Amino acid sequence: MSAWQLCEVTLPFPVSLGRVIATVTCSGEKEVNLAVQDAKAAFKIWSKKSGLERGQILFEAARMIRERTEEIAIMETINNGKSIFEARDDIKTSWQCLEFFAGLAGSMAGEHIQLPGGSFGYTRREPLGVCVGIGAWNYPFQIASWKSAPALACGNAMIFKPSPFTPLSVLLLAEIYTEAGVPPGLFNVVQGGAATGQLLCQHHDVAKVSFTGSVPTGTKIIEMAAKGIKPVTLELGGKSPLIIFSDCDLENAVKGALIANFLTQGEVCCNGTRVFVQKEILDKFTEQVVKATQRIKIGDPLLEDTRMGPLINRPHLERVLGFVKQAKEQGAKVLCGGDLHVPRDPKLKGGYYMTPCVLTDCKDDMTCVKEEIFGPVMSILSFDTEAEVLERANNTTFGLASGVFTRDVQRAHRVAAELQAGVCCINNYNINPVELPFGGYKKSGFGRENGRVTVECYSQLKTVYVEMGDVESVF
Ligand SMILES: NC(=O)C1=CN([C@@H]2O[C@H](COP(=O)(O)OP(=O)(O)OC[C@H]3O[C@@H](n4cnc5c(N)ncnc54)[C@H](O)[C@@H]3O)[C@@H](O)[C@H]2O)C=CC1
Ligand SMILES: NCCCC(=O)O
Repeated sequence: MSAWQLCEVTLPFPVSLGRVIATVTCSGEKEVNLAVQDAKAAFKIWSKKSGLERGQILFEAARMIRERTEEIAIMETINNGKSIFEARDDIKTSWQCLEFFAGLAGSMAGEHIQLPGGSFGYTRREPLGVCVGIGAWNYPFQIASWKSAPALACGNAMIFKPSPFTPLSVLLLAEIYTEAGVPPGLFNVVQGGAATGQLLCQHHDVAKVSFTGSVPTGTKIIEMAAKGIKPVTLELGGKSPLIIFSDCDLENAVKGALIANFLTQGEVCCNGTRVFVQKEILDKFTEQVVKATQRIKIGDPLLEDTRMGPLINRPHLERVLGFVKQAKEQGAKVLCGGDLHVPRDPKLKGGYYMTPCVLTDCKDDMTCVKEEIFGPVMSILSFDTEAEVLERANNTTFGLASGVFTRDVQRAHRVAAELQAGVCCINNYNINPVELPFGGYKKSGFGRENGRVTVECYSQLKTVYVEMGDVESVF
């Protein structure tokens, strides 16, 4: 039995259309202990398998996710409110991640080092044990996949706690792993909020925590992990710069700016929300961005042509609208959107909708430019020179992502090298293929997801020394 099925507290979870879609049970101490106990037992079996054997099961799970894409995407849309169009893409990057790490599983290896006198050493890449994944609500299925695929490929067990706002889709992932052949308890889901998360982080049999969420919660996670000397991966927030030089392909830059701001209702950690535009093209760029933003189809997220659904919940909607209000008070100009949106369709009336917003006349010290809004709000800032924009772009405590649009290839790479961020996209934005590492600099966190390097975040290295001669006595 999965720990999520055991009941201690019952909470209703309203979703973004204002209706309760499910009631799940929060896991308390008893359930967390059970989940850890099951995970430890499963780890014993799983960690003894060869990488190739683990990879075969992960390939099978990837195949099943791919086959069930539509069902999972519908569940994700109901879970989160994002458009079905986007949810399908999230499911795609999820099975791709499983395939990527399934492919790597068989080739995880240490090295052999020759030493004097014929002695030698070698290293073994070993799993950590029971890992915990804690997720945010914006990419529920994808976050669970991006954490569990490398964890399982490396031979670990994982207990995953989704956000209480999006408890559902990860259950399908647990079902699929089980059907694909992982030992019972190897991937277990516990439900709940901060209290359940704390129980997991503080559990003495938990070897690692991988967290996606806000900076304040990330800070608490490190504090708890520090007490147990546990490694952590932190994927936190951002306020990323997107720099648009006057020599860019304008049409691509406009499309890039929209992708950088309005996917998943703007609730994306790596969004390029500070859009720096070189003065020569500011008016033209702004005009085209506003036109394109006004064309975004808001509505029922399950409809094929919808591109923007409701925000996650009422308090978050109010928070985002509050940022727009404050921006106006501080002197920014709203060129479009930023208002509560009530769809005509009566069944959507309770939804937490707002119109996508473009702000101009923004200054670097305004709240909308400094703080993560996590909603569909783009702030446009103008600049003159490369040196100036680099200094302003880097003047933030965050460092998750960045982007640059230019036709000058030398400038593109020079700017990418200078930007203080874990990711830089040249002439596109929010492209995060699973082959490439994803993660932040500065307060946006540390550790990486995806890419080969993530194997290091879910394994530890053992050094073995082999003596081929006699022991030389020093006594
Ligand atoms: N860098 C990245 O990859 C991403 C970062 N984020 C960031 O996440 C934030 C929005 O997501 P939220 O779910 O509101 O973040 P949050 O930090 O409130 O919650 C994230 C998760 O942590 C759990 N949690 C809360 N308090 C906890 C505690 N004391 N101990 C253990 N677990 C605890 C929550 O239940 C949830 O599952 C934004 O700041 C955003 O930038 C979101 C998605 C991706
Ligand atoms: N697919 C984008 C990942 C970024 C995020 O989790 O917010």
